[in-house]
Amino acid sequence: MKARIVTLPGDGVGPEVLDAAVAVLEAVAERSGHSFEFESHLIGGCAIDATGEPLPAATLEACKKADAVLLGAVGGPKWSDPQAKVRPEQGLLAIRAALGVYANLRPLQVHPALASLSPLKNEKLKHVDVLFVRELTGGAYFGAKTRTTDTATDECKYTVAEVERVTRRAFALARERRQHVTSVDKANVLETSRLWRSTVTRIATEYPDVKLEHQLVDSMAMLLLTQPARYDVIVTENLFGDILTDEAAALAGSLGLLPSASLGEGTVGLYEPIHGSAPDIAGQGVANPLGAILSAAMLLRHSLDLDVEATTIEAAVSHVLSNGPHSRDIGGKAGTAAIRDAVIAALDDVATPAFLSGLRACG
Ligand SMILES: NC(=O)C1=CN([C@@H]2O[C@H](COP(=O)(O)OP(=O)(O)OC[C@H]3O[C@@H](n4cnc5c(N)ncnc54)[C@H](O)[C@@H]3O)[C@@H](O)[C@H]2O)C=CC1
Ligand SMILES: CC(C)CC(=O)C(=O)O
Ligand SMILES: [Mg+2]
Repeated sequence: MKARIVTLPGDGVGPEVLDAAVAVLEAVAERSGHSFEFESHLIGGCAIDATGEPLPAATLEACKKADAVLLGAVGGPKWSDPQAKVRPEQGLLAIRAALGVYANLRPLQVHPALASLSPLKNEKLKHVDVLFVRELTGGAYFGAKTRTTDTATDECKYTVAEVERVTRRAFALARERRQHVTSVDKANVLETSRLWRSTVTRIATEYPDVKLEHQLVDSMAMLLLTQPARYDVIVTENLFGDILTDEAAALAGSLGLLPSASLGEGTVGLYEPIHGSAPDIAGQGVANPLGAILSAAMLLRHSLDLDVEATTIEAAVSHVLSNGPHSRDIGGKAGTAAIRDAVIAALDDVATPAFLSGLRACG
């Protein structure tokens, strides 16, 4: 298979973790006989510095033509002046909107080797396997903003159609898992949440084999840490999903471990680790690249239909977590490049005949 992948390294640790993810994809291509062509473009703060725009037209055009897009992270103190007219994060929001990727899939599992890092240290951790489906192109991040000297507003708006499509995506995914959806809202206070809840309840009737429960977001934040194994698919709006998934990362052991896939309907998929540009560790070569590498695995699965190759990367990551080396955020001493190299070496340890069959066919 030949595929064109646009990479958007962005700012801070973005380029560091993305280099590692690209190296792993190149190693997969070498071993499985596929051909991945990479084209790097600007987004975020580095794009503002170079062009004045957080999402230059050339970047958007390249993304639209690609088979998939792999992104690092954007933002940082250099571009965080409260008076700034353009911000790196606007580039990220704009690419998500332009690609129409309304469903952000953020899987959470807890690797047994990292269980001691989790705030929840008991048997229940073994069974944690949650898929967050975060609505990604609506809500407060995209509403109108106003600002006077002493007042500011952020409009939070959802349409029924926006809630319907992400709900259907969540239920379809739950059907392939443990047939359970938890919809998270704040319907006791917010009108958008009341629309969310009634829409989810109606769409659920299309999936009688999937059980639906509703949970208010504040208590959900507590239950996630006390009973995470109870949950299968959690569907929620943009802001709540952003916050709950960073919280969920604490169960896994580090924000640097979690990947994501942002998907629309027949549009180009966008893949990125859930963390930000981590300015506190940027430039030191110590960022954990596993979230980015696992995002590359999701790219292979969801955009290129290469499930065997995706599973092989995931197995290689699991092998590294079991055997080391570990990066600093999870209690080790290894830098980004050492983790990258260990994952690439582990590809050979976990490779199956199915994975290598592409190579045999070509060779
Ligand atoms: N998708 C994106 O591009 C996102 C960008 N941001 C931006 O990133 C900047 C920093 O935001 P923060 O709130 O500090 O969140 P952050 O996710 O960048 O960092 C939070 C903490 O997690 C650590 N961390 C994050 N990724 C890591 C990795 N791969 N390996 C090891 N440790 C890691 C950081 O060192 C920091 O201590 C801001 O400008 C923010 O707007 C934030 C979230 C998402
Ligand atoms: C930087 C923001 C636009 C969003 C964010 O934190 C995220 O998508 O995880
Ligand atoms: Mg976030």
